[in-house]
This record gives sequence, structure tokens and C-alpha cells, in this order.
Amino acid sequence: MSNLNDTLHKVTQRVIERSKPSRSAYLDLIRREGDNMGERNAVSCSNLAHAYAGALEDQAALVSGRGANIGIVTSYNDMLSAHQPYGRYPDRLKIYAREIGATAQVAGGTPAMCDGVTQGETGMELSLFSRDVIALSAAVALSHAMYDGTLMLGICDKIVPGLLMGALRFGHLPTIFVPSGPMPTGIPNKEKQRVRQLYAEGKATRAELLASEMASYHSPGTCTFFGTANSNQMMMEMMGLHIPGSAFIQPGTQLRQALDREAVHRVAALGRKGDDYRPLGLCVDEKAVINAAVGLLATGGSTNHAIHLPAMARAAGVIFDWDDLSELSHAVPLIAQVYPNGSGDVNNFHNAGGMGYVIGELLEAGLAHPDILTVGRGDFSDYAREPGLEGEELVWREVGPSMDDTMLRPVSNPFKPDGGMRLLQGNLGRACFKTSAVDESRWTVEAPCRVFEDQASVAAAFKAGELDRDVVVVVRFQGPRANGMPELHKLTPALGVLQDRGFKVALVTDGRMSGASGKVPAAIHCTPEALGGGPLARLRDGDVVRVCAATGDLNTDADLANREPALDPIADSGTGRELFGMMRRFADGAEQGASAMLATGGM
Ligand SMILES: O=C(O)[C@H](O)[C@@H](O)[C@H](O)[C@H](O)COP(=O)(O)O
Ligand code: SF4
Repeated sequence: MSNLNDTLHKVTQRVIERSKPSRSAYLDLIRREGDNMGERNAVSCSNLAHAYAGALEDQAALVSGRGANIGIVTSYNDMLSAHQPYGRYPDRLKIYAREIGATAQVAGGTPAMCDGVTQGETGMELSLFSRDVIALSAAVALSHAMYDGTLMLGICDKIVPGLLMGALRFGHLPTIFVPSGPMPTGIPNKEKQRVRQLYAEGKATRAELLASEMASYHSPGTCTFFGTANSNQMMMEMMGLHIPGSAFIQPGTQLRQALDREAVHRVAALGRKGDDYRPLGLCVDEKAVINAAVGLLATGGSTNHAIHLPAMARAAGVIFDWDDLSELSHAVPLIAQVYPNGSGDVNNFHNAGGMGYVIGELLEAGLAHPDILTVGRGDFSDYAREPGLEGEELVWREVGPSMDDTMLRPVSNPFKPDGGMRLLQGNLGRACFKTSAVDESRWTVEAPCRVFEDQASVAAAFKAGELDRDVVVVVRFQGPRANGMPELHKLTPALGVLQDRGFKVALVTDGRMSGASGKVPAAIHCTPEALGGGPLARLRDGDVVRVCAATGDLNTDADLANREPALDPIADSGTGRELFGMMRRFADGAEQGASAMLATGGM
């Protein structure tokens, strides 16, 4: 194994130094919480009676106080195919707990939005803030203070970040994330994309489009593109918060069940009652955050994590920013290509060697911290192996070389010498650009811009043929304080058609894109946002805008300083958006995590 990469070491030391005050305050908090909330029998008998009343056959075990009591926080609902399997989990997890003399109770539930259902609809304006609602809901669940350890049932975009942010405020407890796994592979992603572009051009019917979409998203389990949900699973492995190798084992399989069972048995051992105390707040430290960032860059993960990772880190007192991510990006090679960054999906990725291969390669090259505290039985090197069954027994095996070098390659022969995401900056602000999902020949676009203030106007202009030229499409007032920073992924088919017609096309927005977005160059998360007079608010149709991922440029030749900004739009109501006014009002910038909850909570 090589020594730790110099850039990794330098960035890690910088993050440790910057985080000293906040990390120290956080560690003091979880120490106090452990002392005050670590022993459930310290509360009154009526508190205990209320907590035990619904426990049925577990009541006697709870009263005895002998075994660990595990709190399950579940984000089950039928809207997310990824979360649908969780409906049956609590009863199974309770059985596994009883096997070791422990108990498990559902501590509470959290909401979960399916960004695929809300994509392009007004509900998407609640999506980013639903992350903080999930964190708040997890805190409500864990505030019952009845638990010696917790299990987080959540997979998708905002849910894992929200659950982790909430659980970190109870970081005196051990926590294991329990994924449910990807659905079996549907039609090829290229075919899905082809039918979408045909529909965008009016060459496919709605019935044909629906048939194609349902052949792609067809059953319980996580969608199999490498978007934010599957990037979450990758990051949980990189932070050692899963049972090793749990990320991409399909629902309903014997191996899935064995891993779920191991999570219950393991979390009981990690608590203060167990013999291997590993509280979440000590697992998620500066090195774990750096490992997560490295995983994001090495696998071409979702751009949404440029927002969620700083937020998750802040919840543990760690301050991580886009300069850290950008510097790491120049040191971490791209060693995986999973759709939208390639043609294979996460099932193909897993079968090619998956996260065990990625972690093994990164550790060998000194591109990940080997000494993080994990929830596994050993150390982080366990995560470079893959789980399997020998009869009923759960075992871990060496991974070996990549089984498909169109998807997974060694650090010595990467797809790209540097990571899948770049920081752009200039007189239009700072933005993220996902290089892993865009052909390098399209990394530079310099063209007159067309300025829009919502997605529908872009679609109308496209249909009217107004965009059939080299163009930088600017969609502004999509930032967190404007309208909750929605994903603008529905723009991809139309912009993809323009690109296929031979035009140089780029998108610039203070909004987000989906982790599944690709093909079209996009400078996203522009900060400061347009609302309140940010640079994008001063752009006008025809200004020449330069987007360049090679040089990191995001500039215009217009004289912005001598222009009045466009008027801030009035926030829309409907779909419950008016309930989120407080989150819009106090949200901080995308680079800080776009969170009113963290900003007003002093984190
Ligand atoms: O960040 C993400 O990964 C996306 O939010 C994803 O969860 C969302 O569901 C996409 O919209 C799916 O892609 P399609 O819309 O192309 O199906
Ligand atoms: S991956 Fe996206 S589309 Fe699929 S279930 Fe999760 S949130 Fe919904």
C-alpha cells in the first residue's frame, strides 16, 4: 500500500485545522449527550412505561435492561421504488435483535421524496429542503432517548444525507445504514435516452414514452443509474457506515437478508453495552468526510453531493468546501464509469467488482484514509472485500481484478486522470461542473446566452426553434432562497437534441441537476444565487458567456457591475411551497449546504 497521497494529506490537514473549533464543540456535545441520554433507565418510570407499552413480546426484555435496545428510523413509503422494501423490515429486524438478546423498536419515521416522481413538477421545489425535514424527523425519533444504537433505513437522494445529519446530533450512539439494494436492470439507458429525445422532438407518442420508462423503472429497489441515491450508497461504504459491501446487493435475496441481520447484530455490539463502542460521531470525522469526497470523485458520483457533503460534514462539526473538493479532484482519478457516465448501471458495476474493487484500488494507491473508525468488525480494509454466503454463513472474499474494464479500471489506468467534478469560477460566481458525464470535446462553450427564469420557458423557446444555435442557456432564480433549488433535469432531452443537431450548448444555473443528468455541459449550483442581486441576475440575452471545465472559467464579457439586477421573483405557493418559506428565507449558500436548519442552528 502506498503512503497517503500528498494532496489528500494536505487537504485533510487543512480541513482538520479549519474545523478545530466546530469539531471540538461537536465532540463536547456528544460526550454530554452520552452522559445525559446514554442510559434509558435514568428516566422516570412513566417515561419508560410509555416507551414499552407498544413493545408486546419485547416488554420483559426491555424492562430487564440486559440487552441493547435498537432504534429503527425508517423512511418507508411506496412512492420510492428504493424504499418500498422497507415496509417489511421492522418485523424482520426485531427477530434478528431477539436472536442476540436485544430488542428493536421503530423510533420513528421520516418523509422521503422521490425526485423521479417530482422531477419537472412543482414538488421538486420541496426536494432539497426535504433533506432537512428528514434530519428534523430523525431527531424527533431519536429524542425518545430509549436506544443503545440506531439503524437508518433510507436510500435515496435527500434521505441518506438527512438521516445522517439528524443521527449525527445523537452521535453518542452507534448507527448503521441499512440499504435495500438496486432493482434488477431494465432496458439499456441509451434506449431510455433515445425514446426521450424522440418524444422531445415530437417523434414518439406518450404511450411509447411511458412503455419505455416503465421498462427502465420496473420493480422495488433503487433505480440503477449512478445518481444521488446510489452515490449515497457509495459514500456510506467510503465512510464505513454500512456493513461492508452492503451497497448494491439486490432486495429479496438471501445475501441481502444476511447483511440486514448482520447490521442488527453488529449495531448491538457497537453500543455502550457492547464490547466495541463505536459511536457515530467518532466514525464521521474529517478523514471519513475526505474518504466520501474521494469516492464521489473516483466514481463520478452525483453533483448533489457538492451540496450534501458540506451539510453532512457540518452536522459533525467538520467544515468542508468546494476548494477542498476541487483540489481533491485534481488528485483523484476517475476509475468507474456508471450511467450517466457510461452505459452500464450499478448492477453491472457491482458485478464488475463494485465498491470492494474501488476501495481496494484507492487504499492501495494511498487515495483513501485507511484509519477511519467504521461499523465493520475490523477496520476500513474490510470494505475492500465483497460479501457472500457459504451455506447460511456470511463471509467476505477478496475482490480480484475488474471484471469489466469498460466500467471499472485500476488507478494505474483510469478513465480520466482527475476526478469527475470540477469547480468553475469567475465573474458569474462559483459553480460545479460534472466532467465525468460530459464528453471532453464539450467542456468549453462560449456563446451568446439566452436568459430564462423557469424551465417551462426554456421548453417553449426550444419548441419555437429559438434555441437552434450555439447558445448558453441561463436559468436563474433557481437557488435555495429563490425557490428551494430544484433539479432542472427535464431540460436534458431538449438540450441534448440541440447538441445532437451540432450546436455548442451549455446550461448555467443557480439550480441543481439530477445525479442522473449528463451529456450536456452544465455549470450548476452557481453561488451567490441570483436572488438578492447575484451575478446571474445581471445577465441579459445576448451577453457572451464562457463555460470551460478545462480552465475552470465561468465568465461573461458583459459589464455586470454597471447593471441593475433583474427584480427578484415572488415565491410561488401551492404544493405546500408556502410552508417552506422559513427554509428559503434563512438558507445559506449551496457551497455551505443550502440549509436554514444548519445556518440558524449555529452549525
Ligand atoms: O439526483 C438524482 O439521482 C435524481 O434526483 C434522481 O433521483 C431522479 O429521480 C432523476 O430524475 C431520475 O432520472 P430520470 O428523471 O431521468 O428518470
Ligand atoms: S433513485 Fe431517484 S427516482 Fe429512483 S426511487 Fe430513488 S429518488 Fe426515486
